[in-house]
Amino acid sequence: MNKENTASRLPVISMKRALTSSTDSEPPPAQKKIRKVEPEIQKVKPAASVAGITKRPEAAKRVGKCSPSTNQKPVAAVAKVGMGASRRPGWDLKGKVSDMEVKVQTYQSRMKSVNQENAGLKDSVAKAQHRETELQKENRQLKQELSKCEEELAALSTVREQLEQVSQQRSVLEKDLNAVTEERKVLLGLRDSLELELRSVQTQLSIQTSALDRCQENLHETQETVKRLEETVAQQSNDIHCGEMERRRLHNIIQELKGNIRVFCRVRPLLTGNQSDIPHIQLPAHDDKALILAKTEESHTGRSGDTHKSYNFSFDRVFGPCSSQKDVFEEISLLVQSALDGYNVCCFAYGQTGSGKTFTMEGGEMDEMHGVIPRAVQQIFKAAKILKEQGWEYTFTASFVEIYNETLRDLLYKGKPSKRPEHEIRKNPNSEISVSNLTYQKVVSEDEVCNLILLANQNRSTARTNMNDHSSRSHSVFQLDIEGENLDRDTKCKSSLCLVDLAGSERVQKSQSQGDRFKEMTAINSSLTNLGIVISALANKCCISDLFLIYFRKTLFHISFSESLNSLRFASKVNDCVIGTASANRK
Ligand SMILES: Nc1ncnc2c1ncn2[C@@H]1O[C@H](COP(=O)(O)OP(=O)(O)OP(=O)(O)O)[C@@H](O)[C@H]1O
Repeated sequence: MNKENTASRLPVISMKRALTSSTDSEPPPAQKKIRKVEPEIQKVKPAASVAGITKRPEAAKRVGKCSPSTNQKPVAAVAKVGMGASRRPGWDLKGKVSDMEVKVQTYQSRMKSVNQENAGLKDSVAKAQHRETELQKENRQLKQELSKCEEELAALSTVREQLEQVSQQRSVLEKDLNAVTEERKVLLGLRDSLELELRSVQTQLSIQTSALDRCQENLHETQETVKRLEETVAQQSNDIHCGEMERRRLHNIIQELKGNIRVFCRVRPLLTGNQSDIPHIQLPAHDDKALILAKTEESHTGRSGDTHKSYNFSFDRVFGPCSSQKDVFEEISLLVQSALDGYNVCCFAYGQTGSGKTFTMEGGEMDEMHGVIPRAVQQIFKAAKILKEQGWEYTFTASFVEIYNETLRDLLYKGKPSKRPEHEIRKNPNSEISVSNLTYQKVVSEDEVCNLILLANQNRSTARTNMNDHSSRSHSVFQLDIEGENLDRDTKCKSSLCLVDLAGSERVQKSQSQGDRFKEMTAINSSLTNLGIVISALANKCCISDLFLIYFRKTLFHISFSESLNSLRFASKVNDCVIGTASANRK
């Protein structure tokens, strides 16, 4: 089948069919007619067969013309053979046989050549088939290779993409590399400069290290020195403390030697007129402790001349009319220091009304006019600040009370006047005196105390008298309780500074007081008399250290000579009192 099919596809094969059909034993009727045109065919067929071997397409065309499907030309050929056969008479059988034999031989040779050709063609077909097989095989291989190539190509396209990516990456990396290279150059430059710097720093470091070593040595030496100095400071602190305690002790001895009761006399200047026009008082030029009160009395009989009477007084200190607030306080300040050292101190201002007691104790608003109380407060807070450096912590409590008509009044009271409480003087088991319902105000600064003094002044009873427009009709007592503690030394001290502005003493007869004023004056004089008695009693018992400041008034001397004389006598009496040794309130 294959062979036939294969052969049938070739142009040669179609010619073979033509030949095969002509060699059939029983040729179709048409073939009998074709025998007559065989000479023509003989001429044509070899040419066709040659052409069929060498030029198959042309041969195929020609053979196609001779194929049974084309009946036109064989008809023409029959006509020619008929014409040749017609040359032999019908009877010339021999000739016809001879022609037939020739024809057979021709056909045989032709058949032989066709067979050969057929064999050649078969061989060619076989070869072609073989070739085809090979080609098919080769084709398959090529297809396989092609598919492989396609696969490879596909793979290669991926690879190409990857390659492109890699190429892009490469270009990016190249850029990065360039940048890094540039950066590296910069860094290398930087490194070089840093290395230079490092070397210089290392040099400096070595210098600093050696300096540090020296510093450490110095530090060690300094620490040793500091340690020694700290020991010295501790020792000196101890010495200071001992010195402070010794100073207190010696200060107190001095105060005791000066007298536990000390009396100063201050002569008030004339409020008007010539200051030198004070004939009644003589102050010896070189004796600041003496005062002479002189009076010329007319002779009662008229027979003798005027009688000159003089009274000599001597006090711890006499301040003339020109003395300042500062001069007075210089003497008082020693006693204020004693209060800070733990000794109770009391300072009275005694004198007839208008003699300048309030002026001396409180003074005016100007700094230089400040009296004893503000100056004492200032000194105390200043000293407390200095003592703080030595480990002393102080607390201060102020109270301000007045005694009016023998009744106690709280001068620091801030409530309604109608609700003023009553007060009593009490003594606790430790013999400490206190006043019930009294305001005891803790104070931490000088200003606070000054404000309390202002409040007290507003509360203080003042009344008009014909002796002094703003005469204080009561005794006022400012008290500052002082408590000191030195925790490092486990030492405490407690004391009180009492500054008293007594009400003015005066004679009923001279002051012409009446009514309430008379009642006030009686109470005042009574209390002052009692004060003298108390002082005398204390002197006799020899048990307390209080200090008294006595004043008298000179201005109205011409009408109150006897008052001044009384004050000076009272002062002298007090001055003569000797009270036993004071003891500090220490724990
Ligand atoms: N040393 C002085 N220098 C100047 N003026 C003074 C001096 N002493 C007192 N004065 C003035 O004298 C007047 C009376 O003084 P002050 O009020 O202090 O007297 P006082 O003794 O307190 O009177 P009283 O007992 O009536 O209260 C006041 O105007 C006061 O300023």
